Amino acid sequence: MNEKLAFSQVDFSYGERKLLSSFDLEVKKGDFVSLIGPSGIGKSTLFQLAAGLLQPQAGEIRIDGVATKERLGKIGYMPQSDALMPWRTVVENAALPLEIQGCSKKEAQRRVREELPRYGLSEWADAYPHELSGGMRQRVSFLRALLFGSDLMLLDEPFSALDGITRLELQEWLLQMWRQTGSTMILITHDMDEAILLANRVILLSGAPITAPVEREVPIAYPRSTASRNLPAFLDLREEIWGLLRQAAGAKAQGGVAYG
Ligand SMILES: Nc1ncnc2c1ncn2[C@@H]1O[C@H](COP(=O)(O)OP(=O)(O)OP(=O)(O)O)[C@@H](O)[C@H]1O
Repeated sequence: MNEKLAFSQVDFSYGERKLLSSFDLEVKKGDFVSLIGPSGIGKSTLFQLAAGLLQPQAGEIRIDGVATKERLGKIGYMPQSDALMPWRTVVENAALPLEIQGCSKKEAQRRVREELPRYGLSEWADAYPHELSGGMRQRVSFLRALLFGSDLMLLDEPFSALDGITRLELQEWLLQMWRQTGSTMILITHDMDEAILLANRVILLSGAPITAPVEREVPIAYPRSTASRNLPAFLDLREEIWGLLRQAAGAKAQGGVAYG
């Protein structure tokens, strides 16, 4: 069984507004998948469904092959904002999932302190979120999400609020974390280069409601770095995906839906 997360024939609506119709998606163990699609199409809703914060009206969502409504504890969910608690230090914020899982406060904090060097945060263990840079806050948020459910990470535009250089640094850092942890990662991003650079598979969402997503494998070997963006295979794929997005935008303007 190689399946980590699957949506099978899922329908989901907010009231009259149908976002997903007979929607299928399969993410394999160890995949790094990027989800891209127009604003408002339902990407964050997909994550909330995967995390069990919402339930579908039809179809099933499986984790490790099991359809269950109790998905929250099985997933590390990193929302768009870092959502750190301002009154808790770095260690206290990151230790929260371990405490929720029943670890004593002392033990939880000891385990977090052990992790901090990998995150470049050793010297900031007792700092409060307002004392950190945006990139540091995102790393704390990532560590906290990883401690909630390290096998499957849902990252909702984690770097969108960061400056360009920090963003590039964190992209390379995230690739290293992915390789070290072996986690399955799903990333929502509006940044096409980021989507391709990080993922082994890019999934394009279109339509209202979304039905069949279009997928493209990224034919570039790991390890990758920001320099991988200059490879011909990268540029070709980016061009192809742009074409598909333009096509979908055109179809939407004419009341239809399609990727090639
Ligand atoms: N709780 C809610 N009740 C009703 N409608 C909602 C709710 N949450 C989101 N929506 C609507 O559902 C649609 C999809 O929202 P969602 O946030 O999933 O989109 P998205 O693709 O992640 O957007 P973006 O890229 O802008 O973050 C939007 O039109 C939004 O207004």
